[in-house]
Amino acid sequence: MARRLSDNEIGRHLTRLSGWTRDGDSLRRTVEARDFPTAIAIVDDVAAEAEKMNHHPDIDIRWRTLHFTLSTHSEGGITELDIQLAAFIDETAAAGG
Ligand SMILES: C[C@H](O)[C@H](O)[C@H]1CNC2=NC(N)=NC(=O)C2=N1
Repeated sequence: MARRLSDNEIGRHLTRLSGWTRDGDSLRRTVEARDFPTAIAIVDDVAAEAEKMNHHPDIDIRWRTLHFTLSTHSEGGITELDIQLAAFIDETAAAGG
């Protein structure tokens, strides 16, 4: 079971993630894909990884703009699982899905 990270730990992780901000007990990032099919391909990749991890993001899809929100509901905060999933989303977004 992942434990909630401290403010310092979260701050350190944020320095090596791209485009993520902390919003209380969540991490948020907006990804703008080149077009709608690319946005859906990114969502598809993230969904497959989330299932493997048994850790699921909130995703808001607006045409080719994706808003991701990560939090570990069972812990009521941000854990290593959110950091891992954020890093995966960064890689997938950079690769364009
Ligand atoms: C029973 C199962 O392990 C839980 O419901 C999982 C599923 N996915 C999850 N996703 C997220 N983001 N937080 C959780 O606490 C969580 N819990």
